Amino acid sequence: MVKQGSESPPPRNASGKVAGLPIISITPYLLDETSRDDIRERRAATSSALHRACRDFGFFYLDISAFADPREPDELAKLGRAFFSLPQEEKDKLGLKNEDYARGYQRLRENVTNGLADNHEGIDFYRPVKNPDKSKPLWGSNQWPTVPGFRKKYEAWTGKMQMLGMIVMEAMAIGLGMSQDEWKALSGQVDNSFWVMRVIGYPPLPNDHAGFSCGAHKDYGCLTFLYADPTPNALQVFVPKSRAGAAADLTGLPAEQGNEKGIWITADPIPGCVVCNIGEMWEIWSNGLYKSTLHRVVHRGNNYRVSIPFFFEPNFDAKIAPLPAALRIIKSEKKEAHNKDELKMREPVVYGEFLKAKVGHNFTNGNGKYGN
Ligand SMILES: O=C(O)CCC(=O)C(=O)O
Ligand SMILES: [Fe+2]
Repeated sequence: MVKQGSESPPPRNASGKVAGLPIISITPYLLDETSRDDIRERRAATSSALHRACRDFGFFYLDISAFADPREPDELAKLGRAFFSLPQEEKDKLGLKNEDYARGYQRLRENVTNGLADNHEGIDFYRPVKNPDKSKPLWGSNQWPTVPGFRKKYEAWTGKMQMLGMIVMEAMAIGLGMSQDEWKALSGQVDNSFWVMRVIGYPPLPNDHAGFSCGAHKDYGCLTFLYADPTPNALQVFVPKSRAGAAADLTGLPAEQGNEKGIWITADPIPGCVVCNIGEMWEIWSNGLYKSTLHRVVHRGNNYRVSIPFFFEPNFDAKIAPLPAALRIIKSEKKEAHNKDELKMREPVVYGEFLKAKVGHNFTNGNGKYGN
């Protein structure tokens, strides 16, 4: 079921199905505060929809059609495709080992998730640092392809996505009931975001491949804004049975055989929207109220799929700890509870330290890029 204004037909994804995840428009936060009489109500509606979606799914579509011209990410996908279609030795010139083992190109199946090779290739860029030093983890320089226009267009996108990150964070702060002072403190943890941008290329997944196009994982950080080309049936989001309820169209989807019973729902692209999900830092800030959700990619179509996730992350040195606003909600909902465990505080982390530990596993035989 789609939470939309009743006047418009429900948006459809690339397979023509009505989308299963909520669709939330960020437009009210882009308009000038004095532009309309109902701006406060519209902003409040966006914020409460974000709050609901982060509690129920940890995933939603963010309608950014008033913020970015869809031709812009289309162009990025084209440039990404041009890079991936270069001869292997050209791409290998941007290999991770040239730099800090985080910034650069990764060959097909170089990434591992949960011990299995991912059937994709990719190139990662991080926030540029002052005084790069490639002998320090994450402190090297980005390696830009020489495909004409690539760097300029992608740098413009990183600027835009950082702005979007701050706007969505403010809307979420309001959804959590934060005071102005509380929002100010939180914004100081993300205003120098140590962002990551990936460009990923997915050839079709062979039937006999022991692994996925991208194995099941949670994102590390704060907010992911995913643009993907129109390929249907690739990205899947895990919804535990208990939460799937009546909120999603689950017909015909396979049951997941895991510890937690649930289903994988397909999150096909919707024009004008990015798929947005929250990472593990939001789980700590919200003390578990918001869910960072497992997702994976299974691309069995015939085409070469390109996706471009932008990870809006906290500042490198931000200390992430449960937010008083989230604790207020948890306490007010649990005031009848006698079980103090339900109020157990999440351990704080320094984002940069947490990230280093994650990236350290990426390309070894350990847990891999998205492992724990
Ligand atoms: O390609 C996709 O659709 C998702 C990629 C993803 O989840 C990631 O890179 O973290
Ligand atoms: Fe992800």
